[in-house]
This record gives sequence, C-alpha cells and structure tokens, in this order.
Amino acid sequence: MHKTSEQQPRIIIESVSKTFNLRTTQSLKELFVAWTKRKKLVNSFQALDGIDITVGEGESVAILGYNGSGKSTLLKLISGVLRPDQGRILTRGRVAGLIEVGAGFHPDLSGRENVYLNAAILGMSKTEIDERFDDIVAFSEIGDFIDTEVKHYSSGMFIRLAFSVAIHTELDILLVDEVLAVGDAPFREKCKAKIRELAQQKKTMFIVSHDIGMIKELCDRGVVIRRGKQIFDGPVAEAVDVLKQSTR
Ligand SMILES: Nc1ncnc2c1ncn2[C@@H]1O[C@H](COP(=O)(O)OP(=O)(O)OP(=O)(O)O)[C@@H](O)[C@H]1O
Repeated sequence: MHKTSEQQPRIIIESVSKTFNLRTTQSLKELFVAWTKRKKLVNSFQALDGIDITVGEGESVAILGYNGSGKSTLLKLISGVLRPDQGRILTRGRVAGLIEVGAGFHPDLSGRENVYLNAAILGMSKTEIDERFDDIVAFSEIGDFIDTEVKHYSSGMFIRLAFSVAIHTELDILLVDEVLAVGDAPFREKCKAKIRELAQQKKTMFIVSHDIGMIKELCDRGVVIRRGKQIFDGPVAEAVDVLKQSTR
C-alpha cells in the first residue's frame, strides 16, 4: 500500500497518528455530576492512525476521503500547525500552505498590508515582496480593493489573494486544502494552470479536494483515507475508484 517515491523525498510521513480530545460535558453542573460519578470528562478521538506516505520532488498527490476522514488534519500536520502524537513528519524545503480560508490574514489590515504580512511569514524579504507585489495583485484580480480592509472582502476575494501570495513565494512544497473550491470558475482555471506550471517546475504538491475532475487533472497519485486510516496509495484513477467503492 505504501508507495515509496523514486525521486528524492520532499515529504516523509512515517507511522503518523493524531488523537483529539473531545469534551463530553457542557455545563458546570454536568462537570460536577461527572466528577462525582467518576465519569470520563473527555473522550478521545483518533483522527489519523498510522499514516505512511513518502512524496518525491515534483509529485502532485491528491488526498481523497469523505467528510471527517482526516484529510485536513494531515495537511495541518505537514504544515506544522499540528504535531503528531506518534510517528514523525519530515519536510525538505519551504512549505506554503493554503489550509484554511484566510488563515494568516488579519481582518483589520488592508489587502496590501496582508500581502506583506503573509509573504513575510512565508519567508520573503521586503525587497522580494516589493518586486512581486504587482504580480501578486494582478493574479488575484483584487484591483482597487487592495487598499480595503480584508474583513470587507468576499470569501472568494480572500482566497484569491491568499492563493496569489502563496504561489508567488519561493516555495518547494504547496499544500492546498479545498480552498480552490471557493474561487469562481475563471479563477479556478487560472489556479489549475498555475498548479500545473508549479508541477512542471518540480514543486511538490499535496491537494485535498472533493472535486474529482480537478484531482484527476492535476494529480498522478492519490491517497485515500477512510476514518483516519490510509486505505490506498497509488495511481489517481484507481484511488478515485477505491473512494467511490468505500463508505464513509
Ligand atoms: N481540533 C480538533 N479537535 C477535535 N476534533 C477535531 C479537531 N480537528 C479535527 N477534528 C476531528 O477530526 C476528524 C477529521 O477532521 P478533518 O478536518 O481532518 O477531516 P476532513 O477529511 O478534512 O473532512 P472534510 O472533508 O469535511 O473537510 C473529524 O471528525 C473532526 O471532527
């Protein structure tokens, strides 16, 4: 099941598991009753269980799975937002993640200020950002709204600017979580073209999406996750079949 890439690895995910604690009680009274009855106050939930994936330079890998299967959790582990409870994750190179709509964007700052803030977080110097600023704004099609506070942006505008910043950085690994679904059709086409271009430049990509057409177009390889367990890793068309035949 575990495919080892022939190229030099960019991402190594080794026996990774992640458990979340879920609160079962709501009120102080319930907490007190649970305590007196020695009932457990938290339940744990295993979101990921023994994931093993090695991704080589220039590979585009789709992560497929139904709602709640653990796809976003896996991306958050790769980006370093979360830490695994077991196993380890190694990445080589600069990781740029588009994981949550607007993550890393400050609502009270303008689009312009957020471009500088985000690009700096992604490791760009002020000079580099100055040089690429016009390209970032042009790709995002934000136009005159660049000096408006981003809290007034629509979710599509938000994501267009965030995506534009991410792809204009010197990235080696791009993590994309469903965010492309937020943009409108013309913007999605532009993003797909850009992702193809990045793949040709040997960038490594991890894409989470429920858009099977897009996944098949952009990725050669697919990993299927079901209830936190990896059930398939191989050619994307087969991965899609495995997903369709599986249940939530
Ligand atoms: N911080 C958290 N605390 C508790 N449970 C969490 C947390 N983050 C995720 N989970 C749970 O872990 C499971 C996997 O969530 P995850 O967001 O990774 O799924 P997903 O495959 O990306 O789903 P979707 O297709 O709906 O985006 C879900 O049951 C979710 O409720």
